[in-house]
Amino acid sequence: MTELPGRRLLLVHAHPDDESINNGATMARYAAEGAQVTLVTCTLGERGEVIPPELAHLTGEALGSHRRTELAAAMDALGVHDFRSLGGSGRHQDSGMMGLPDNDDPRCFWQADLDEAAAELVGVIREVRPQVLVTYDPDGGYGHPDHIQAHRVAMRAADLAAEPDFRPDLGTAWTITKIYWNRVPRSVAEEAFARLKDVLDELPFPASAAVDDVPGVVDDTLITTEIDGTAHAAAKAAAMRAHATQIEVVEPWFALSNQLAQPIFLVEYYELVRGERGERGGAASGAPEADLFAGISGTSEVSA
Ligand SMILES: CC(=O)N[C@H]1[C@@H](O[C@@H]2[C@H](O)[C@H](O)[C@@H](O)[C@H](O)[C@H]2O)O[C@H](CO)[C@@H](O)[C@@H]1O
Ligand SMILES: [Zn+2]
Repeated sequence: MTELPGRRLLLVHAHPDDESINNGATMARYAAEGAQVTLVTCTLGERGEVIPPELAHLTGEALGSHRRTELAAAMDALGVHDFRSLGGSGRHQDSGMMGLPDNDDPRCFWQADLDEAAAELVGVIREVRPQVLVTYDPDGGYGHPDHIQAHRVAMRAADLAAEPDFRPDLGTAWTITKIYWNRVPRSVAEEAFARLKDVLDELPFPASAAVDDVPGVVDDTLITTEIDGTAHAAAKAAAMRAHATQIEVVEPWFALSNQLAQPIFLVEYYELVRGERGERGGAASGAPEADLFAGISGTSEVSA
């Protein structure tokens, strides 16, 4: 077996753009530190709206193909070299927003069989052997069917990958040590939107989003981990800009096709939902972790 990098991080997302919005600074930081960063994206975003008028003709599989090129450019900006489509490119299609007839398309991710889709991810988990998995909370951050399904598939695959009797043809069983959900502490979101309010009339966006429009906003007490990606601000902004069909960036703000301004977070927040916290300043400190690999033996940066 070839020598694997000491630290291996797996992220599971629904569409091209989610990874940069939610975890761009984290991905850039760990890639820069020499960790292996693997992204699995579950759809190609074939049902997305398109911002630039000159690209408005792109729909369906043509849009999906274009968004895959946007994803490749975003990964280049973040220094991430391992990025994959769940089950292969185009295997699961974008399901559209919750409640739309699109959700009933048999080709869409929302209609995928959970265990079949999870088995596709088990193969990646047993190959990459990540110590850390990052995905969405059960609501997918904001209730989009592909986000909800990405959560379900990621959590199910983490369980199945650890079972030696499950599909040995997919590789040797592997247990992921720590699992995190993407979160934003409410106090941080409120403070950022207060700053946005002061400058909104200087921005090209007609209105501001609301705090609760931000996926994964929760009470501060649920936050276990803060990853400071301030040093990677330019990389995150470049990655978000690469998703030009979906995102407009006017640093340190951005807007999706709904034209509602929202903040770019350079400290990215997480809730540890499986595994033990590695405490910064010792167990008594109660301070949030500052490293997703904290407390995992053999993964300190020095040993990477
Ligand atoms: C960030 C994200 O998950 N984007 C999804 C989402 O796109 C939104 C959707 O088109 C909505 O109608 C717009 O108002 C909003 O501005 C968009 O961000 O859903 C798309 C369709 O499933 C998906 O392709 C896109 O990646
Ligand atoms: Zn998405």
